[in-house]
Amino acid sequence: MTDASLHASTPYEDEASFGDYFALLKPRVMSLVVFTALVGLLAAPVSVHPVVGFCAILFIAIGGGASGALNMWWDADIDRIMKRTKKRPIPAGKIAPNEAMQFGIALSVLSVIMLALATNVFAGAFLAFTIFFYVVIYTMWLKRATPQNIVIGGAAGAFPPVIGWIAATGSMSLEPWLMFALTFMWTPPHFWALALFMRNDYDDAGVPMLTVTHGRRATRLHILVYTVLLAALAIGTGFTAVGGPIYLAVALVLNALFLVGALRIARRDEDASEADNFKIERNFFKLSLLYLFLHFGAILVEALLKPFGLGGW
Ligand code: HEM
Ligand SMILES: CC(C)=CCC/C(C)=C/CC/C(C)=C/COP(=O)(O)OP(=O)(O)O
Repeated sequence: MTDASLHASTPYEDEASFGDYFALLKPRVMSLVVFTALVGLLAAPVSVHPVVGFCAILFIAIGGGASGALNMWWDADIDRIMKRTKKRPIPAGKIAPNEAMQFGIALSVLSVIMLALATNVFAGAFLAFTIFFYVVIYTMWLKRATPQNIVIGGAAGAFPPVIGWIAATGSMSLEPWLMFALTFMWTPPHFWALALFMRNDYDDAGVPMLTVTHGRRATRLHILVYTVLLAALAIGTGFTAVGGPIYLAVALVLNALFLVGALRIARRDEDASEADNFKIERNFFKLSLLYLFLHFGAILVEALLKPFGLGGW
C-alpha cells in the first residue's frame, strides 16, 4: 500500500506520544536481541571500559530499534490486516508512514556513526550491515517472496552478538560465530510456533509463511527437524570455547524440554481441540524465549568466571 492510500484510510493524529515512537522500536523483541549483543560484548577476552560498553549496547539497541521502525514502515499494509499487529503505531493512525521512515533512517544513521565513534569502525559497519539485512534483505525482499524467509532472514537477528564482540575487540573470532549459529538455528522454531498459534494472520495478509505455503502439518514437522538440529548444535557448543560445565548443564535441560515441546507440537492433530493446540504452540513459543535467554546467560556466566580460573573447560 502506498503512503497516499494509507493516509487516505487512516486519520493520523497531530501529536504522536513518546510511547508511540517507542513502540516503533519493537522494544520487547529488541530486549532479547540487545541481551545477546551484551553477551557478545562481555564474553570477549578484553576489558572494555564500562562507559564504552554501555554506549556500545545503547547504540546497538538504537540501531535494532531503528530497523524495527523501518520494518513497520515497509510492512504497514500487512500490519493493518493482521490481528497481532493492527494496533502498531502506523496502522493505529498514531504515526504517519513517512514519519516512521524518517525516524527509522535518522536513528539508523545516528546509531551506526555513534557506535563507530564510541568503539570502532568495523563495529559500526557491521551494525549498518545488520540493519540493511533486516530491512532490505528480510523485510523488503524475502518476507513476501519465499517460505524460507525467516530461515535466511534469521541471520539478521543472529548478528548482534557478533557486533557486540567486534565492538569490544575490533576483530572477529570463532566464539561470536558460535553464538550466531545458536541464534540462527533457534529462529525457525521460535517463529514457526508463533505462526502456528497466530493461525490465519499470515494467510489473511498474503505473506508466504510456511504455514501458508506448505500447511500446518509441514510446519509442525519443520519445527521438530530444526529443534533436533538446534539441540545437537546447542549441546555441541557446550564443548567449545564458549561452553563449560554450567553452560552444558543448562543446555542439556533446556534442549530436553525444547525437544519434548517440539515432539508434542509435531504429534498434534489439526482435528484436535483448537484450544489445546493453541496452548501447546504458545507454550513452546514462550519456552523459546527462555531457551535463548538462558543459553546466552550461561555463556555469559562461563565467560565472567574465566578471569577467576573458573568457567570454561
Ligand atoms: C528473522 C528472525 C525472527 C523472526 C521472523 C521473528 C518473529 C517474531 C515475531 C513475529 C514475534 C511477535 C512480535 C510482536 O508481535 O511484536 C516475535 C516475538 C519475539 N521475538 Fe522474534 N523473531 C525473529 C528473531 C528473533 C531474535 C533473533 C530474537 C532475540 C534474540 C527474538 C526475540 C523475540 C522476543 C523476545 C519476542 C517476544 C516479544 C514479546 O514479548 O511480545 N526474535 N518474534
Ligand atoms: C541490531 C539489529 C539491527 C538487530 C536486528 C534484529 C532483528 C533482525 C530482529 C528480528 C526480530 C523480528 C521482530 C522479526 C520479526 O519478523 P517480522 O518483521 O516479519 O515480524 P512482524 O510480523 O512482527 O513485523
